[in-house]
Amino acid sequence: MARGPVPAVRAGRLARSFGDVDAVRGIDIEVLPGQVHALVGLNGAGKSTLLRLLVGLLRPGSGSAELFGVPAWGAPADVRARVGFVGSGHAYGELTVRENLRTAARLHGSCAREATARADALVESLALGRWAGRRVRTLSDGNRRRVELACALVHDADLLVLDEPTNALDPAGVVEIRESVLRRAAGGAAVLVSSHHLDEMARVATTIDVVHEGRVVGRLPPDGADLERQFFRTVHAAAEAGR
Ligand SMILES: Nc1ncnc2c1ncn2[C@@H]1O[C@H](COP(=O)(O)OP(=O)(O)OP(=O)(O)O)[C@@H](O)[C@H]1O
Repeated sequence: MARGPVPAVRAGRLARSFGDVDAVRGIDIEVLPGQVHALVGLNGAGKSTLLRLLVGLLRPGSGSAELFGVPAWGAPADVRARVGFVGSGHAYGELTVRENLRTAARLHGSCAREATARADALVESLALGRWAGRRVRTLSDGNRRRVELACALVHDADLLVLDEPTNALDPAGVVEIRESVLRRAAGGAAVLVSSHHLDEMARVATTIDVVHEGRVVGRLPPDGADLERQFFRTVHAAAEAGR
């Protein structure tokens, strides 16, 4: 029997609680190479928890979370090296922008010369030139976000997992990230992204899932009109059904 490509990321009935808070309550998800899969939902819906489970930063309470076919929790270094993750606060504040980028590239296997070249290219494409020699802790929120994104993009990851990547970015930054995501996906990377920006997700995503109270409760058509109305209709229907 012919087998399809191995999903970059897959969850099966994945669940995780914190005390009496059921943050993720049985989610199935699969992202293949070349797909851009978006998660949208209200504050506290469970998006960040799901992403952290999927990249192996949190242990599942039950169900499965896999990266490239192996369990995400405790995944070997060579599997983790294929993932670029942006959560919150992943850059080193005491290092400069350029040092952060070089370090990220080195940690993902680049030699010194290649790491410098990759860092220079990202400084250019994310318009970080003015800040390249500054310590990251001295940057504005938006520029710190750019550095975190650049660190995730510096090593040609096969899977990008981006938690609200455009938060704090100016309109130019939003466009730069959109173009980077589309370029990486066209090159075969899988992308899983959470966001509150429905229109932005419609521009980049192949699939948009709505997360509500720890579950995937619906899917929005990426090319559909009036996404906001469809989003709220989906969330309200889920809330009614859960009463
Ligand atoms: N470490 C933790 N300890 C206790 N509760 C947590 C923890 N992390 C998340 N939660 C809870 O789990 C639920 C889901 O939170 P999560 O951060 O995953 O939501 P989110 O959809 O990413 O929200 P937002 O859009 O506001 O970032 C929330 O009720 C949150 O308070």
